[in-house]
Amino acid sequence: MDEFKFIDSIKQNTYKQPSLLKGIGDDAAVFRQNYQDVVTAVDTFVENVHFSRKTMDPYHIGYRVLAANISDMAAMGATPAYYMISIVIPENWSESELQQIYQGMDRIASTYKMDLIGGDTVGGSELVVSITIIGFVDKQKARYRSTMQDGDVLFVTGTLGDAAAGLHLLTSDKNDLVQDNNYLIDRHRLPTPRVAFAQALSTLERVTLNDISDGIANEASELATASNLTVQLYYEKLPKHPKLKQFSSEQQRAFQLFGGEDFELVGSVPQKDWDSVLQAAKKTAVKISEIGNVLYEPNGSNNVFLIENGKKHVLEKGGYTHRS
Ligand SMILES: Nc1ncnc2c1ncn2[C@@H]1O[C@H](COP(=O)(O)OP(=O)(O)O)[C@@H](O)[C@H]1O
Ligand SMILES: Cc1ncc(C[n+]2csc(CCOP(=O)(O)OP(=O)(O)O)c2C)c(N)n1
Ligand SMILES: [Mg+2]
Ligand SMILES: [Mg+2]
Ligand SMILES: [Mg+2]
Repeated sequence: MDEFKFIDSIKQNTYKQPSLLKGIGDDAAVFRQNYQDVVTAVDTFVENVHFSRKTMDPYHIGYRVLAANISDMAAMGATPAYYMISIVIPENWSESELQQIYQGMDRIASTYKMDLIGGDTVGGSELVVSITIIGFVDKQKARYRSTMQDGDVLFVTGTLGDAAAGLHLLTSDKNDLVQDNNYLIDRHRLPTPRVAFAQALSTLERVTLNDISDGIANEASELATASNLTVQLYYEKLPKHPKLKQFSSEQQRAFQLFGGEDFELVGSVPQKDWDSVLQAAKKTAVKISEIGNVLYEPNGSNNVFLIENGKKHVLEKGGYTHRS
């Protein structure tokens, strides 16, 4: 199938978003926006960096790359609406494998009523999928990393370390363990972005949010730096799924602090709004945990401290760094 037939095969027949004027089929897409702010991000997925054929089926690749982008919309408090795909296709990927990638994306796009409105197709030596996502948020309601304040409650959704544990199992040679751990594997392959929870916070005046793609140590550091404040985390308060307890305590610690790819949300609110956060979590059936607090320290700004066994120390960023 040539490039043009391929594009035709992945083109939607109908669109769901009412603001779309032109989708696939011209030089660019057009949508009309009157009252809300437009929120956009791009995330790229590269074979043997973000996935390998051993860790993901083509369906999972599509699902997860779009999930990662939707998670950035959740972290902004936005509602995802459109996406554009740029794909580099190597010779050795079959037609059916490519269709499965698109089926994975289509699955999660349908959940959020998102439309595919364009992209680009080229040949190359490694599979690369890059997605540009576009969403909307009510004016004054985008959630920035820079808005934390002294005295805020620090919270996180879901449980931490699951996706890293799943990846660890998928890259080990213990096939029997993989079968016993569908939960952890699915957390790696089919993550759930916390869009509904972030939207349920929309009535609150001030909420700071960041999504966990690179591990809580790194994401908390991004929040501390952007807000020019200190973040204090309690190790014992980090939410842990029972399935994580099969690993050594060192492994659990590494997965939870530095693992990443859980696509949970970490954030902060003023103490007075903590009850509303609990209610939003309940309403959207999301687990929520208070894991620390935000403070102003004249000499400790931009730092993350971890309190572990009653002892406080600076938490290094850790996480995954490209091109160090
Ligand atoms: N190559 C690049 N060119 C321009 N902006 C970039 C580039 N890479 C990252 N950014 C920007 O830097 C910021 C942080 O990016 P990143 O760490 O990838 O965020 P996230 O973890 O939420 O995906 C974002 O505003 C992103 O748009
Ligand atoms: C085969 C394989 N090896 C390693 C990883 C782990 N990994 C790759 S990238 C990454 C961090 C997140 O990726 P990045 O591109 O930094 O996402 P962003 O922060 O931009 O959302 C992690 C933990 C993986 N998912 N798959
Ligand atoms: Mg990114
Ligand atoms: Mg992000
Ligand atoms: Mg990153």
